[in-house]
Amino acid sequence: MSIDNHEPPELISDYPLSDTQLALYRQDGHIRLKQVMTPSETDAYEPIISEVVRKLNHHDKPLSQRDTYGKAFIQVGNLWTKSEAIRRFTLARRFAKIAADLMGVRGVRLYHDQALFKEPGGGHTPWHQDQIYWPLDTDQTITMWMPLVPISEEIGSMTFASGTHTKGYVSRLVISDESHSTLGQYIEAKGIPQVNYGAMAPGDATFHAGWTLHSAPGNPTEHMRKVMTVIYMADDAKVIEPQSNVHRNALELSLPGCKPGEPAASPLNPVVYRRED
Ligand SMILES: O=C(O)CCC(=O)C(=O)O
Ligand SMILES: [Fe+2]
Repeated sequence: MSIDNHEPPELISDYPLSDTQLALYRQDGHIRLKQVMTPSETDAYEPIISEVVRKLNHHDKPLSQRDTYGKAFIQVGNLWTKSEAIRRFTLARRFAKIAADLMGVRGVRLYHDQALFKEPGGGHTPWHQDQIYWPLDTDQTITMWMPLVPISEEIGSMTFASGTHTKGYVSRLVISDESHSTLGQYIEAKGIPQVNYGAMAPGDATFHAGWTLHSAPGNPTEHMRKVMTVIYMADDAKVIEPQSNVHRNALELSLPGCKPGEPAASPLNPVVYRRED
């Protein structure tokens, strides 16, 4: 299915990272990078992504009738399979090379993309670790989180608990009020440093590792907080035996047809970047 025929710019050019940036990511499990897309590139993609999210938004209840997860965002996944233009974004070499460079791996496959639009009045995103959802045998996973509109200080971007990417499972709780309090208490009790990058410009991005604990504040403004994310894994990642229902769901949705022990390489997981040498 293709929802549109626009041809937004190709995102091929390199975004060079310094040794300091690579070291910071590896130490903390998160980093903020400025202008990963230029203002004109962001201007081209924002309306296209917004339109597809508007068409595919599945929420049919007002905010007040949703649970904490439902209040946190409009969530639409695998947008790249619905639109040729978004395919260009999600499979962009520039983003994938940043992901490979930060993780220090030879190449990366797409795990999936998802839009996370926090509505005006939308709730906070509880503390969680993304990787509890993913039936993968590797720690080399990373999410690019990119606002398509200005994120004011008032809305705020994500808060990361530095260094938690090395800890594996802190808890198996899915995103919920319970995960928020349990993981919040864990972070406080251990005195783990928390970093919030505050206001962000459209086209800036944070990258965080699959195990890094993170949360985000609610949206007290009148404006939709439009964020697009792309999740990558090392190109040699394999699927593990599902350990939970969320693993089973993820296997079906993001790794269709893949069997435990096999490469995580379904048609939904193309190699998006691989070094030549
Ligand atoms: O956008 C948010 O509020 C949370 C996003 C998130 O948890 C993620 O990208 O892993
Ligand atoms: Fe997350």
